[in-house]
Amino acid sequence: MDANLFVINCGSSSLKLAVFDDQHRKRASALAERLNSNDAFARIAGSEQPVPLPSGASHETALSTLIKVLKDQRIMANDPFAIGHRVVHGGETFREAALLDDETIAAIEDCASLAPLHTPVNLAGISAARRLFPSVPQVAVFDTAFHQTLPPKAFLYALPESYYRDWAVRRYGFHGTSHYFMVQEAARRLGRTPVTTSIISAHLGNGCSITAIRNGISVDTSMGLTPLEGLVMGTRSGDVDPGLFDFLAGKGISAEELNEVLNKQSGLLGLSGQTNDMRSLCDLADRGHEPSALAIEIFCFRLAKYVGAMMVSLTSLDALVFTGGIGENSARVRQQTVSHLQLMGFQIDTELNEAHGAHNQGHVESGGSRFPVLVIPTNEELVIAQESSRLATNSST
Ligand SMILES: Nc1ncnc2c1ncn2[C@@H]1O[C@H](COP(=O)(O)OP(=O)(O)O)[C@@H](O)[C@H]1O
Ligand SMILES: CC(=O)OP(=O)(O)O
Ligand SMILES: [Mg+2]
Repeated sequence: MDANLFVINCGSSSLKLAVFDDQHRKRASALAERLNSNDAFARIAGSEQPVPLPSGASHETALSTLIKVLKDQRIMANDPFAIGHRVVHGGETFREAALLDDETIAAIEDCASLAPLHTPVNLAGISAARRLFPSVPQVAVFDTAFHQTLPPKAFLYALPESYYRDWAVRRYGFHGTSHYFMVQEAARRLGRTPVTTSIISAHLGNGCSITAIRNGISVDTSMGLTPLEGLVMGTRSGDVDPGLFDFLAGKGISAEELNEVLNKQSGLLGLSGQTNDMRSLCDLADRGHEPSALAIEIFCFRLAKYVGAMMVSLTSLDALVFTGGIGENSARVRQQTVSHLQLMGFQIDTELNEAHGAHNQGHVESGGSRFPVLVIPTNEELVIAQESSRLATNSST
């Protein structure tokens, strides 16, 4: 089989690989999950057999292992004509996707401190792929690019204005590739065009963010300077009172330690004391583990508050959309979240929700709901493939 284009999506705890043909049809995909933990595992889509990974496997180990399996199985017989990488933070340097060379890589490294969980794994994926395929053009597609349309009232913090002027301290927003795909796909399902479609898009993976999209354009989003602001996430706190820094400094906790705690030991993991994985958390809650049930409750309550906040930027709403590993798979999270939104007129149909909208084009709202509620599987890889193909083709002409 011709392997035309190869996409690498390094998330904070997962690595997704996809092989596309020149018509942007996905030919194969592979997934590694729970990376850097004791139960790291990988599999090729459509195969029952897991791909063995060593305990604690890193993104780099997962990538080279999966490429070897894809080559051995001749799923990737030929070198791809382009490789697209998801890169989380492009700062203000990258307003759109970019071809990777030493200069762009150095510029991405400059943004690394703003996305400490992500940029190092993104760069690890890039250097491993450049080593494996030195003559193939490689492209970075940024999570931040779609949010470059945020108006100043949404992207500026109420800080001294010199912070923005001198240091580009502002809200950037993330998961832009996924939110962009949501509005394309929601428009298609609703029989509309993206430029006339307004949605609230909730991307709930290990990292979680919500975006208000007005007529196809991002106008507000929950993540900020870094992917730490906003919703409760797997290991990230989301919003906290900035007064916490001074309070904890008084207790001897340094800024560096607190940053580590807020990014890696908080969120669902911190609240439950058990796990950052929503699937495991739901199992624990079902077995009567109260801190896990409370963690899910706090997650859904914060999310519902943000749905309300996103309404402020819209003049009409065509759908509330759930996506990401949790948004696509957890009926419980969707139900608990929407239960807080009754005053705004959102209502969910229990049966459709349990079926994840599978038999209803993703619709899970009930007949009496003021707005559609959709479950749409995200496809960041497809958007990355389209962008990479465009840039690689332009570079060779
Ligand atoms: N069936 C399920 N029920 C509840 N949560 C699920 C289910 N399947 C996956 N998830 C959750 O999705 C999250 C991972 O989402 P994903 O989008 O793959 O992560 P990443 O941000 O690392 O790409 C985890 O919390 C996982 O438990
Ligand atoms: C930006 C971000 O949080 O990404 P992920 O969901 O992959 O962790
Ligand atoms: Mg993700």
